[in-house]
Amino acid sequence: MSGYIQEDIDPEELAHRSELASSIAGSVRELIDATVRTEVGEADIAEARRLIEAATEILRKDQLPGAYGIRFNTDGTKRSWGNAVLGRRNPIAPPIELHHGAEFSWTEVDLGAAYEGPAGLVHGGVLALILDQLLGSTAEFQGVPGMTGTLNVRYRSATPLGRIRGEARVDRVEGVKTIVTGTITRDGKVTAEAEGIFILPKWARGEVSDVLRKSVGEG
Ligand SMILES: CCCCCCCCCCCC(=O)SCCNC(=O)CCNC(=O)[C@H](O)C(C)(C)COP(=O)(O)OP(=O)(O)OC[C@H]1O[C@@H](n2cnc3c(N)ncnc32)[C@H](O)[C@@H]1OP(=O)(O)O
Repeated sequence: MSGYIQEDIDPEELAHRSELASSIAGSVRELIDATVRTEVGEADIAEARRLIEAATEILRKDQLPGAYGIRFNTDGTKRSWGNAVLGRRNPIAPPIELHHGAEFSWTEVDLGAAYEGPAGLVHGGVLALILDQLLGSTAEFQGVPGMTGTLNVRYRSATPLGRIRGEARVDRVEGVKTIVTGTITRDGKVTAEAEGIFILPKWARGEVSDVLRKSVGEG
């Protein structure tokens, strides 16, 4: 499967590149929030556009031919820096960091104005996006990875914008299928519940799966 790339980088250099990636993504995330919430007038908008377009031109000086893909170091570490949920190069991604424990995985993240659906509330698709990655990464961390086959989300009550917590655990494994359950809570109250079926696809059931199983994820 293309897009899985072996790319060894010295750990010190990698840490440096990781920091650079996070810093620019953070700046662009700020820009997104500022854009959603700005009330400035036409002249300021024009000036801001000029500066943004100049910044885009600088970044375009040297670009990958396409998406970032998933990159592996020989030590087994893995980089998904373009990932839409946790990619550290990706300002579209909510600023999510996943934590994995023996029993369950979790994340806590602040969802601001850029993630709004109904007025003042988190968009349901954003919650599904976060749950998909959280549940999928939980399966992966437990050594039973797969692509999302089915994701069911039950929105029990509205989720106000602000700090949310996601939690997930592997419920059971049935052959190539891993069933993972999870929740989103806001102020200690469960607002959404999910169950996902993650399936190790045919193309990954041989040698590739050994690499995927051993790899440690990093967004
Ligand atoms: C690589 C690691 C990445 C690791 C990635 C880790 C990060 C995860 C987080 C990101 C998650 C994503 O966004 S993933 C992107 C969104 N998802 C996708 O694009 C998936 C698209 N669909 C597919 O590629 C395929 O349909 C698969 C992989 C889901 C299944 O195809 P397959 O590999 O040919 O499976 P197959 O042998 O036919 O079926 C195996 C078993 O699963 C059941 N089954 C098949 N499809 C489904 C289904 N949609 N929902 C429920 N169950 C299903 C079958 O009945 C069978 O059950 P039985 O007879 O054995 O009982």
